[in-house]
Amino acid sequence: MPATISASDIAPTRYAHHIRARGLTVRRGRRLAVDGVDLDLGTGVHGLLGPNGAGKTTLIRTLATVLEPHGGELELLGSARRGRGELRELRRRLGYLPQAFGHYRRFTVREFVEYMAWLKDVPGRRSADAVQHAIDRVDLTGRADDRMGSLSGGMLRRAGIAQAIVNDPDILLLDEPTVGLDPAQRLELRALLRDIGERSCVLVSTHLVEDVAAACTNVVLMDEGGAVFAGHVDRLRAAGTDADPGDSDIERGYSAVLRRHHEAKAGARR
Ligand SMILES: Nc1ncnc2c1ncn2[C@@H]1O[C@H](COP(=O)(O)OP(=O)(O)OP(=O)(O)O)[C@@H](O)[C@H]1O
Repeated sequence: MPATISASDIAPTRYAHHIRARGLTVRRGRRLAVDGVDLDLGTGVHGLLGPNGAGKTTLIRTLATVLEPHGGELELLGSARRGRGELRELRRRLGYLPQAFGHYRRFTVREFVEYMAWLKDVPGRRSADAVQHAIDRVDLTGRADDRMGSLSGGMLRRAGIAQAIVNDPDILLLDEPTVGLDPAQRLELRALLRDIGERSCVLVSTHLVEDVAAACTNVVLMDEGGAVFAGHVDRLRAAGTDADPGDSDIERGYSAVLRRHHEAKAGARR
């Protein structure tokens, strides 16, 4: 059967970057959890790294349109407008896996992914195929008709990834997707992300630097609400010295960027 080409496949791309931010700030409680972030993220797999409390989840939730920016500019898929109609259109083209996602335990995996496909307006005639494809891609084919409540933690996470990719999103946002996955599934997920990153913008928050080394082309490193590094993985690898803590080039690069950021801040205070 010939592949179906949708209107969006042949529509001209009207933006240089899928995600563009300038001086983005997001308030959580009394603090700015995201504080003046600039981003230009296009097609590819981008790792989002940073210590606890750096602002990764807040940034991802803002890009997922769950949180409102407090200041600065944010363009998603070329649009900065946030009317109800625009938000609905944008959310159709986003995939988002939150750190903790809600689900009905009595839904089967298939019902859960179908429900999310319906929320994202995947056309009814395409929905069954899209759902099956998403379930296959996360290797849950054999558990598709099992209830969500009967899945292990790692399987649940994979069901969460299936719902995030069911609409074939242009921007895919994954908050700690590898938590609870066994080594074989982590390898599968990395391959899946690389595949999706061929034509979409994938942003993956993780504490596992080795996941970034294996799956990502670019890295955004956050600290204290700011993006203290954004660039190719090789640039982060090259940033470290033998004196920086870490078991690999990329871990030493991570430590070095944070160290220099803290030194620069301490210097500025003196
Ligand atoms: N609902 C909230 N109310 C008040 N402060 C919050 C809230 N959510 C997050 N924060 C604060 O915002 C800052 C950034 O938190 P965030 O969860 O975005 O960091 P993170 O980099 O994802 O951390 P982790 O690696 O621990 O998941 C932290 O100081 C946190 O305490």
